[in-house]
Amino acid sequence: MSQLSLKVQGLSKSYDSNQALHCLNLDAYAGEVLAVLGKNGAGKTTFIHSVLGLQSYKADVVEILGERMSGQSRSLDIRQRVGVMMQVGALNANLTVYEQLDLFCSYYPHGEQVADLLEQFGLTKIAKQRFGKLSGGQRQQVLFAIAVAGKPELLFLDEPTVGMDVEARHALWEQIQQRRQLGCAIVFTTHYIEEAERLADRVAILREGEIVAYGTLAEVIAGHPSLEAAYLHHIKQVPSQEPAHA
Ligand SMILES: Nc1ncnc2c1ncn2[C@@H]1O[C@H](COP(=O)(O)OP(=O)(O)OP(=O)(O)O)[C@@H](O)[C@H]1O
Repeated sequence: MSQLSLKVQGLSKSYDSNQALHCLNLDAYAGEVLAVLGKNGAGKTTFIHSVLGLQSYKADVVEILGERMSGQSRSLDIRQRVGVMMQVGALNANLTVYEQLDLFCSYYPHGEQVADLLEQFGLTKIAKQRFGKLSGGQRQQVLFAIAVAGKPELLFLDEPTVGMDVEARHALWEQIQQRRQLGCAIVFTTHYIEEAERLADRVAILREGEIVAYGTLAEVIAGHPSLEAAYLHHIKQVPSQEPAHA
C-alpha cells in the first residue's frame, strides 16, 4: 500500500443544530485520487474545510502527511505541502493572472515558476488580464494553477471543473493525472459522476453527512452497471418508518 497522506477518523461537524458530518472515517494515499461524492448539502465542502482547519470540528484523528493535527491550527510546513483549489471570491479580482501566480509562487520556497505554470496551463495569452475579467472556466484554470503552485503532496479540489468547457476539462483531467503520477494524493469533489469514474482510484459517497459507500472504484461499482448507477442507489433516501395507523 502507498504512503498514507491523509487519515481522518471520527470527524463530526455541526452548524448549530444541523449536524453536517457524522463521525467520518476517510484515508487518502500518495499517488491516488479519492473522489468524494454526494448531493448538494451532503457535507463534501464541510469535510474539506474541517480537514484544512478552516472551521472548528470534532475528530478522533486528523493526520496530514504524517503529522497529527490538533484543533484548527496547521503548521507552515503543512500549509506549504498541501494545495487547495480556492473559491473564486478568495482572490483579488484586480490582479492580473501573472500577478496572482507570482504572488502565490512567492509563498513556496520550492514551488513552481510562474512561467512554467503559465505554459503548463495554457495561460500565457491571458497573463495580463485581470482575474475579475476572466470567464468562469478561465478562472477555474487559474485557481487550479495556484493550487499546485507549491508542488503539493496532498491536493484538495472542490468541484474543480465547474464551468469549464470540454477542452479545458480534459486539460485539467490531464493535470490531475500528472500530479497523481508525481505521487501527489488528490481529494476532489464533483457532481459529474463520469468525471469521478474516469479519474478516481477510490470513491467515498456521502449522504446527509454520513459515508454510505467507500472503497476502490471497482468495489463501489460492484453489483451496478456504472458508478452513476451505484451513486444513485447509495444516495437514495431510506424511507422513514410510517407510524402504524391505530
Ligand atoms: N457556514 C455554514 N453555516 C451553517 N450551515 C452550513 C454552513 N456550511 C454548510 N452548512 C450546512 O452543512 C451541510 C453540508 O453543507 P456542505 O456545503 O458541506 O455540502 P456540500 O456537499 O459541499 O454541498 P454542495 O454540493 O452543494 O457544494 C448543509 O446542510 C449546509 O446547509
